[in-house]
Amino acid sequence: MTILTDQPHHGVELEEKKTPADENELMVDARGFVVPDNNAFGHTFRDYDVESTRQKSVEEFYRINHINQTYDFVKRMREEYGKLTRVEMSIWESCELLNEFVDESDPDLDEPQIEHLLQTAEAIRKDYPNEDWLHLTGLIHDLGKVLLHPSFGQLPQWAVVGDIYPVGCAFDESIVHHKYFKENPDYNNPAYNTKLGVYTEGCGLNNVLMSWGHDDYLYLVVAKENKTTLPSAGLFIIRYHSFYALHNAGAYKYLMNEEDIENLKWLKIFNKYDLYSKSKVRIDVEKVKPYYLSLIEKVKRRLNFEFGVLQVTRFWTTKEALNTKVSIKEVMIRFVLIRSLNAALADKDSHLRSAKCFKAKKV
Ligand SMILES: O[C@H]1[C@H](O)[C@@H](O)[C@H](O)[C@@H](O)[C@H]1O
Ligand SMILES: [Fe+2]
Ligand SMILES: [Fe+2]
Repeated sequence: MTILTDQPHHGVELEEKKTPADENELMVDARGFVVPDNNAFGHTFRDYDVESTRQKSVEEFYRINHINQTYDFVKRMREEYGKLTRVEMSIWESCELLNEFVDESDPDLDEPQIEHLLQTAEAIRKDYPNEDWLHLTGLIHDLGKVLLHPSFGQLPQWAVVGDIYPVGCAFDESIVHHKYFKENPDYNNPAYNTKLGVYTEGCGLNNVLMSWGHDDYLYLVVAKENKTTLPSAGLFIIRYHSFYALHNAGAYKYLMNEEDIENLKWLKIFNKYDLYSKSKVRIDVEKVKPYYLSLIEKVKRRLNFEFGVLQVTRFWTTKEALNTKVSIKEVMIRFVLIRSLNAALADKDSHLRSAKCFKAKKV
């Protein structure tokens, strides 16, 4: 797929580079990012059935996830976490917070999550050097996993990571380890177990409740509290990058509206870097840190210029909102980048410009 832009000043051609894979590692050379044949364990990517050191624990993760992600649960979590306040943290601090977590749902990677953030962003940079909004999207896309940390309520893995899917309508068979939905109370609820369930055809994904986790949480942080001007495609990537049933298997398309269809093109591009950059080859954090800090600084300066003050993003945190008892843990975290990013993207001369400016078309 080739995506052409009709942005007059830039005229950039965004081309998805399909280089044949020849090595099982993150190749970052002049050829751009090379998709490896196998994951770090020598298996094909996203093979949930192949016998491997992670197979059993990943399956157990999805068993618990599928039983517990009900329509009511998601509603409750969204309401609680959607309050968004109390915690302040810089973007880099948030990345470092993820240093201690390994994603239990992931058959392809058992490295700390900060590695994954940088691997994703660096892989994007190789193929799209000028699209710094996409580098930033890569850097922050999984930051919602801070929900695993005590400061954010220490939610269990099943309520934070893994693929996501709509609740309130039938669970599509393409969802990983679909069989475990049989134990989900919604599975036998006639209000929620039909093709459309509580939704209408073409209602738009924005009106669809997705299983609760890091995607929607970060979306709420970015979009709600910050009234972000992050490109619609960037927000869409943050919010639906784990929705493999849609972007990989093509399920649930009938829930999408026009804007979703447009944004899905960017999500598919992003997915290549999110998935295939997973590797045992570690990124030299100290080496790449200056680039990302300079990006942060760049947008900070813009912010200060525009608003005169440094604004912050806030997270609400709940201690344990899994049952009806919700206690709120109050911690302040400065999360400056997203605010800054908003300002930068609002600036029409910024080259952290909106992907909305691009008209994507297939050629
Ligand atoms: O196991 C992974 C992981 O949790 C990712 O962060 C998510 O985006 C993927 O959808 C999922 O397969
Ligand atoms: Fe993710
Ligand atoms: Fe990711």
